Amino acid sequence: MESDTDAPAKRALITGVTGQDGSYLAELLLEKGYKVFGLARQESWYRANCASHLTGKIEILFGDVSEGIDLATAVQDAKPDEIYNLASQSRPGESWSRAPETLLVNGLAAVRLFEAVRHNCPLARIYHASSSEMFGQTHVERQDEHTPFNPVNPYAAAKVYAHQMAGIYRDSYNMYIASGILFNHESERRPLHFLPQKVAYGAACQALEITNSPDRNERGRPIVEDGKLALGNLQVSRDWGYAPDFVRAMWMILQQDQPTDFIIGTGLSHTLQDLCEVAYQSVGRDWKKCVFSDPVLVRPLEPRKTVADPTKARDVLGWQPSVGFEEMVGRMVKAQIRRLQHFV
Ligand SMILES: C[C@H]1O[C@H](OP(=O)(O)OP(=O)(O)OC[C@H]2O[C@@H](n3cnc4c(=O)[nH]c(N)nc43)[C@H](O)[C@@H]2O)[C@@H](O)[C@@H](O)C1=O
Repeated sequence: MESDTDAPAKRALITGVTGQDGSYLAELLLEKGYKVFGLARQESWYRANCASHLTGKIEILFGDVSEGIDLATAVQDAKPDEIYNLASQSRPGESWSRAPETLLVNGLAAVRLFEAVRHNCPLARIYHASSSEMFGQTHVERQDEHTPFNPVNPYAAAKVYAHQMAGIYRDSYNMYIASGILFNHESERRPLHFLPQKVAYGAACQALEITNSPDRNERGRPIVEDGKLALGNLQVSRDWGYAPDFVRAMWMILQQDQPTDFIIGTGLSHTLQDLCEVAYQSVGRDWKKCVFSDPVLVRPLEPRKTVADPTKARDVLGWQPSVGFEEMVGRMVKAQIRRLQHFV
C-alpha cells in the first residue's frame, strides 16, 4: 500500500492568485505540500502583486477568467484536484461604473469555469468565492446560510447569480462545488482603496506627520490631504475578519465529504467609528480631528450593517478566527507605518 508520503502531491488551481486572498491561499497550500497553479492575466502578474514573492514556487498559467477557452486550457494544464475560484472585480463601490465588466467577471466567468471543469476534469472540487454583499439591505440581524439575498449593487447581483449557478451545477451535474459566503476580511496586503486599509494608512500618516500623502484616493486626491482623511458613509458597521483565517476556511470547506455552502465571518460587527478609534488610538491620535465624510465618496445604496452567524462553520468545519479586530487593525497600521517611513 502506498504510504501518505509516497502519495502524489495534490494539485490546486487558484484564479485570482495575485490578490490578497489568492496569495495567502497559495502560501497555505504550499505549506500543505500542494502543487499550486495560479491563473492570472499577464498584466496582473508582471506588475508587483500580492503573490510576487511566490515566483518560482507556484506555476503561473496566463489567461483571463472571462474567456472560456483560457479556463478550459488552464484546467487541462493544471489537472487540479481542487480549484479555488477567487477572481473577481472586488470593489462593490466601483461596480456601478463598471456594471457590465462586473457581471462578466463576477457572474458569467464562474459559469464558464464550471463548464470548463464539467467537460475537462469533472471530479475536481471547486471552491467558489461568494460574498456577504449578497445579503444587501437585509432585515435579518445575523446572516446565515438561509438568509435571503437582497443585493443592492451590480457587484452583489453578479455574485448572487454565480452563487446560485454554483448550486445549480452542483445539483444538476453532481459536481463538487461549494461556496464560502465571506464577510469582509482584511490584512496588511489589502489594497488602499478598501476602508480598513485606508484608515490604517490615515493613522500611519498621522504617526509620521505626513499631511499630504503620496498615495491617492478614489477621487485622485491625496488619501490624506491637509492632514485629513476623507471617507464616505460614516454610519456603516461591518463584520471584519482577518484574511489568512478566511483562506484557511476555504481549504477546510473543500475537505468535507459533501459540498455545501458556508458562512465565514467572525460573528462580531464593528462600526466605522470603532475602526477609526482603534486605528488612530494605536498611534495616540483622536480620529475625530483627522477624519471627515466627503459626500462624493458615499455609495448610492449599500448594506448598513453586516454580522455573520458562523455557527455552521464552527460546528461542521471546526473553524474559528484566530486574530481579533483590534489586533488586525494594529497590524495594518504598523505595516503602513513601515511602508510610509521612506517618504518622511
Ligand atoms: C464583503 C465585501 O467586502 C469588500 O467590499 P466592501 O464592503 O465594499 O469593502 P470596503 O472596505 O470598500 O467598504 C466597507 C464599507 O465602508 C464604507 N466606506 C465608508 N467610507 C469609505 C471609503 O472612503 N472608502 C471605502 N472603500 N469604503 C468606505 C463602504 O461604503 C462600505 O460600507 C470586498 O472584499 C468585496 O469583494 C466583498 O465581497
